[in-house]
Amino acid sequence: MNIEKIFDMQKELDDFIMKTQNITQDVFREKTLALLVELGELANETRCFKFWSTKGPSADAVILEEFVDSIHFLLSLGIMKGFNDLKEWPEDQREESLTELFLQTQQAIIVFSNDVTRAHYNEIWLCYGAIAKALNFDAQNIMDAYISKNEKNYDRQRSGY
Ligand SMILES: O=c1ccn([C@H]2C[C@H](O)[C@@H](COP(=O)(O)O)O2)c(=O)[nH]1
Repeated sequence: MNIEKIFDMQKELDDFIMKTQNITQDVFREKTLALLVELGELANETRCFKFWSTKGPSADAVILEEFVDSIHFLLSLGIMKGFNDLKEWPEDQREESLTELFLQTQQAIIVFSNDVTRAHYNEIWLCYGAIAKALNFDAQNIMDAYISKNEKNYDRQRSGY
């Protein structure tokens, strides 16, 4: 997976959104909250924590789209801080349940928001690597879904989202 390519695509999309929406202020905190929200939406589609329900997870395509929404904001946060030198999709050997992985990821985002360092940023990537593995998404699935959602995000901006 060419992570450099999606960092570049994200930078272009972010610039386009800032211009289209006339945003001049720093939106780092907003994007941090957006990432937490997207993580929750992803967890919700997997339904991994819904012990009170017999209904299964959403279709893989729905879960993958939520996954790459998170990836958009994760890339974007890295770009804002110059932490955009990740080269490979992060492989992580963690074997915890999805529920534990979501809790760890939420924690990693909060730690990063309180102390914006490259190490804390990379830890979030490792968490998403572990979630991808638990969901059986490989680097190519993620790349394809990212590109498709990136295009959709341009269309939404152009049609007055
Ligand atoms: O500066 C931004 C703002 C939004 N998005 C993208 C990421 C997600 O794919 C999508 C989230 O939009 P909602 O569906 O949550 O409105 O927007 C960006 O890439 N950069």
